[in-house]
Amino acid sequence: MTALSSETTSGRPHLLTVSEIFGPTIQGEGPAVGQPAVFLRLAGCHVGCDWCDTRYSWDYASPTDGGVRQHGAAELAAMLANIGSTEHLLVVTGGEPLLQQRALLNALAQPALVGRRIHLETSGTVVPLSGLLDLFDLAVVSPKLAHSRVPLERRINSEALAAFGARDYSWFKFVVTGLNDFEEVASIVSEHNLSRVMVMAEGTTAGDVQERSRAIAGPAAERGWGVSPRWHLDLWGNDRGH
Ligand SMILES: Nc1nc2[nH]cc(C(=O)O)c2c(=O)[nH]1
Ligand code: SF4
Ligand SMILES: [Mg+2]
Repeated sequence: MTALSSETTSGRPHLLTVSEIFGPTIQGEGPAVGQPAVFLRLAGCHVGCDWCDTRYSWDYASPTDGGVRQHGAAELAAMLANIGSTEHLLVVTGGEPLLQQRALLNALAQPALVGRRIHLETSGTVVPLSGLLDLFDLAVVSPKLAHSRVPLERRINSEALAAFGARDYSWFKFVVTGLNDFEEVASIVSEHNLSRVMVMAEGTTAGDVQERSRAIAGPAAERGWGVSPRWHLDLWGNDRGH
């Protein structure tokens, strides 16, 4: 496993290690679902969830790894600006994008990206720089539950959750296998005083996600939680690049 990214492992922290750039497509998850978007998927993740759906972004020995590339900030910003228009969200995901947050801040602040609406998808395990948080219009923070089989200290970071919770644009999205996970979600929500919570069914096929979503939607609504689809699975299946 090559879990760490350039910011922590190489002497060239100004470069971003990129898994893939794709779009235009449709945001398939979270509170911005349905919006036109381009995606920047940064490589590297130190969490290592058992059921990770983008293992290729950090496990470079994975059979579906398409190879990672390194780009400077200005070059990357120009590439992103050339995909789509200011009508498209720029969704930064991973892997865990905040492993490269200094280089990311530099790239997102480039003149080529002025005026873009930028959304973040993160595991909430890295304390974010406040200058970086200022650049986002939405953050979807997904703390992992015990079924990820990741030790608690590697999947829950109180300081990071508090920093995101202090921004009104943050949503906390928990991947669940079913109702059996709800008490664990509720205890994290209350311990860290989180609001704007949603749950999303784990699964890599549209059928599995739909079946699980049907089981959790009513009880989630009762608790004041949203339910996220994984709509790109319905539209395009589990292929990379959408
Ligand atoms: N269409 C589409 N929407 C997404 N929302 C979150 C994604 C992710 O992989 O983080 C994702 C993705 O990979 N594709
Ligand atoms: S935190 Fe996200 S990218 Fe990292 S292993 Fe878990 S699901 Fe995969
Ligand atoms: Mg994902």
